[in-house]
Amino acid sequence: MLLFDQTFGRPDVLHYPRDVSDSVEVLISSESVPAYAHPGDAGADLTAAESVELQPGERSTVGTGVSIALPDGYVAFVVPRSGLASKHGITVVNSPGTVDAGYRGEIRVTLLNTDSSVAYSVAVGDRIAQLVVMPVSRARFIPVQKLPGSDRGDKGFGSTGYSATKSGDIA
Ligand SMILES: O=c1ccn([C@H]2C[C@H](O)[C@@H](COP(=O)(O)OP(=O)(O)OP(=O)(O)O)O2)c(=O)[nH]1
Repeated sequence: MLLFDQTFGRPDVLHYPRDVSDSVEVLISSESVPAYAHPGDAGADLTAAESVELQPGERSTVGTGVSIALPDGYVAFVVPRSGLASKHGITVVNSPGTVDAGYRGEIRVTLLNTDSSVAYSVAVGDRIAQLVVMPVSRARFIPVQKLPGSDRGDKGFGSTGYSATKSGDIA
């Protein structure tokens, strides 16, 4: 079996996922460019282009002022920021929001305040979500009469249980 470091850089071997340091050029039309906070970060922060007050349990779609043109074969996912989620209960309703390569409109973020009692204010320029750009495959769906067997088969939705020590039990 070939190890990752033995094949890395060989043009005849496709590595997926690619190393996060592999960069891809994305055309952007925006006042502010999403920034990666640290080297190696997967997500570039998206900021709010408008202010909004989210009451407890309320959602709102917030503009970022950012429009991009991804190369074909790429997708960008709009995902929540962990700090906003854990400190304030702010999440992205449709996470991950999917930005298609052909989309040229403004990227908008549908935020939800999951806190049951505290409102959350978003000001212009606040970092509200992050954008993860990834290569993506398109499937060629091939209809068959019967799917090949597998170890999991049709078992899903908690079929392996929840406790690490009681694998197989349905908790
Ligand atoms: O969080 C998101 C998700 C999507 N989009 C943009 C980019 C995407 O390409 C477009 C359509 O998104 P999606 O395909 O998820 O929406 P849909 O409800 O399926 O609409 P459509 O019928 O236009 O595909 O909206 C955003 O700005 N933010």
